[in-house]
Amino acid sequence: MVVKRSDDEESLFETSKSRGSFLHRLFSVSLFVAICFVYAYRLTHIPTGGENHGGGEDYYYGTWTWLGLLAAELWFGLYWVLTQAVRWNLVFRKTFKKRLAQRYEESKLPKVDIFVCTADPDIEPPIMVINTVLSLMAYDYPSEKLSVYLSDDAASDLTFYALLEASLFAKHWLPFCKKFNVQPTSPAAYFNNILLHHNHAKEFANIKKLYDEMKKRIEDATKLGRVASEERSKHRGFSQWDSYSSRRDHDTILQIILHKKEPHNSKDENGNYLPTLVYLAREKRPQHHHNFKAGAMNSLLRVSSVISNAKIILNVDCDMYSNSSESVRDALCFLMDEEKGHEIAFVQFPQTFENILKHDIYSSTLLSIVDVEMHGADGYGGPFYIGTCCFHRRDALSGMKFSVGYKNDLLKSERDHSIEENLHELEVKSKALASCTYEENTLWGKEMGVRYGCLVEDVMTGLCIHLQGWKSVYYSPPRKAFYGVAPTTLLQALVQHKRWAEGQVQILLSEHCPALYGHGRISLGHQLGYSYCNCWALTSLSKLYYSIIPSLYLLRGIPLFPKMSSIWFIPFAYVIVGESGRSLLEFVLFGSTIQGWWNDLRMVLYKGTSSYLFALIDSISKLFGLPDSPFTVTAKVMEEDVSERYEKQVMEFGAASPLFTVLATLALLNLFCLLGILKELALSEDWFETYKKMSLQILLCGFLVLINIPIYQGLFLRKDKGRLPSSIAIKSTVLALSTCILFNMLKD
Ligand SMILES: O=c1ccn([C@@H]2O[C@H](COP(=O)(O)OP(=O)(O)O[C@H]3O[C@H](CO)[C@@H](O)[C@H](O)[C@H]3O)[C@@H](O)[C@H]2O)c(=O)[nH]1
Ligand SMILES: [Mn+2]
Repeated sequence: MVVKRSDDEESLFETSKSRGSFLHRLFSVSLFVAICFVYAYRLTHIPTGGENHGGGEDYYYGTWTWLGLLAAELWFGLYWVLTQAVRWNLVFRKTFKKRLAQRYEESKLPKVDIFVCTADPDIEPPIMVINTVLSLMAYDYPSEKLSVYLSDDAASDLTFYALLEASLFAKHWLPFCKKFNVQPTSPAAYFNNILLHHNHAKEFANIKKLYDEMKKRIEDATKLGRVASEERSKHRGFSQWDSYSSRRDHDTILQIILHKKEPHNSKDENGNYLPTLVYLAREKRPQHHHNFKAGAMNSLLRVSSVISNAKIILNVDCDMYSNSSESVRDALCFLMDEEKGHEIAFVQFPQTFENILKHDIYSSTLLSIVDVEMHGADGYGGPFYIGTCCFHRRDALSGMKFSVGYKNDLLKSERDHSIEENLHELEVKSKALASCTYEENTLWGKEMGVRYGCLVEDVMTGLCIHLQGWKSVYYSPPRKAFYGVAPTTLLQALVQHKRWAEGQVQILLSEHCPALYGHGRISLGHQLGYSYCNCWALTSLSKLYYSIIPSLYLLRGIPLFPKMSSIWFIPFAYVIVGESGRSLLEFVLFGSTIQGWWNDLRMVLYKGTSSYLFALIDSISKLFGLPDSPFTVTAKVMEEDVSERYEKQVMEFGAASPLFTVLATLALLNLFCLLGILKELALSEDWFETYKKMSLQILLCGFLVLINIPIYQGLFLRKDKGRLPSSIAIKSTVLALSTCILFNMLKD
């Protein structure tokens, strides 16, 4: 489906366009025409008290309802145009790592600093974190050019302990990976997939034993909630916890665990240097806002500039282990390309998840974004930065503007800042850079580093980089580059989407709003692409309107859509069938299933009517001075019974969240309305006439009932802990029933 655009013998990468684009564009245009007919119908049929609308009182309600529908449809249409804009010009990339190897000696390759962020040992278990760290340390890349930094926003000695253990295990693991070309290089993932390796059974058994022992020590400590004093006495680093009072109140804790300057300690079992390894918990004080992950990233930027100062930075979340040891070289193919490399600020890899089941019940794959829209953004100047799985050019991330004369100096070896100092001096010097007060009266978080004040600090930062003239690249390699952990309960998924949508509104309202201020700085397509994400939360109102009003009007027998026999029926039908068909095709083409598509539809509805609604409410209350929403970290572990239900692809509710109250109320309301109209049809003499008059409305209501089946089950049929709590069942039944009754009473 992909057609080549340019094949330059010299280039380190190649870009091609999607071949299906002509058909897709044709289809988009036809759908757009149909949408215009829908508007025409709304405008020419505004109820004036005629036959269909009963006259009198209903006339008044009818007009407003009608205009409400028009408004919802106008908004849907506009938003749809944005979704098509990001599908207009898909671009795919390919790298030539052989050419890279032919052109540059290993010793010439640039250094790479790797930032891993963690924030809570309870929901981001240390053993998972160090598996990520080990996977990154084992990249197929000269070890002495790699430095891995772990930022721990919980300042947990458990995580620190796990990292110490990992540094010892690395001495065996890295040589093992190199010798046997191990993939993936995360030990947990590797041992999970391979039971016994016959070619090197003995070595395999040895290394697995070492890993299992380490794992047990770490998990025992984690269960216990503290590190045994015997272990503490083995490393001077633990003394830094002496002054620690709480997660939110402690000194900077910084430990260079592996470094060339301590040669006896920093080599693997074969005597080769290991990557530099650093633990950092930046200083935190209650009176200083820590800016969540963005704050952590900026501390890492400064600390690393003193210790290793690589010009390329890879940033990953603590759950995203490396699944392909070639990613660094892939990224270099873009960043070092002689012709275009100098304008590329970052290379974004897709965020993919390991724990996704066949039908992806919470639609965590984010298929449309990952497989389509990011390629679309790439076609306009570059993908958004999504916070993880991303290789940055330090210059750009630090705030430098792009200029035509910018020199790609990745080959020039960096001055080694750390030459003079011994390790201890280096630690002291870098510690000062991670203090709370360091950023006071500086441009950090405003024009330098990751930007503050936004719940999607990553997208905001990427946007600023684009606005400063840089490009970015989206690279989706055949072997997935990273694997992480996706939310495994509905509530987690909805809360995550609320955070994202709210962050996007912050961008919309900020001084960087792409729609308002992007003109002349980024391409029109890029403006539209960013605006599409910025508007997520705003889609909630029209989705709510559409899932309430038409169903309620069914109860009163008032049609809001054209009859089946009318010519106006056609554009409505075309929009519905066309758009569903398009999205179904997209899902199936990119490897999902029909049920996966259906689950995605459900999530689109649930996100739209709950997460986005709350995101909107919170964004508005912030305008009135209410406090900012926090960055709620997504859990990466689950209890056993939750995990069992997840494996069975049963939707997990469990909690009594207001998000669920909204969803359950909507689901019941539609159920009552559907039952109401079915009763009406059964009693009516000419049921088919009634049906034809209101077929679209009945279909819409029926669709909403069908898609909500998991909610009815959760409310009334299930007995397990993951069902909807009875408090929600009561609240939503009362709300839905009284709405129906009140609405019906208005008739008389
Ligand atoms: O105060 C904090 C909060 C979070 N994190 C880390 O940030 C990462 C992402 O947090 P997670 O809860 O997993 O959020 P997600 O919603 O999965 O994150 C996505 O969305 C975020 C906001 O857009 C981006 O920052 C992430 O990189 C991206 O994976 C994790 O490694 C956390 O440990 C911190 O370091 N400090
Ligand atoms: Mn995450």
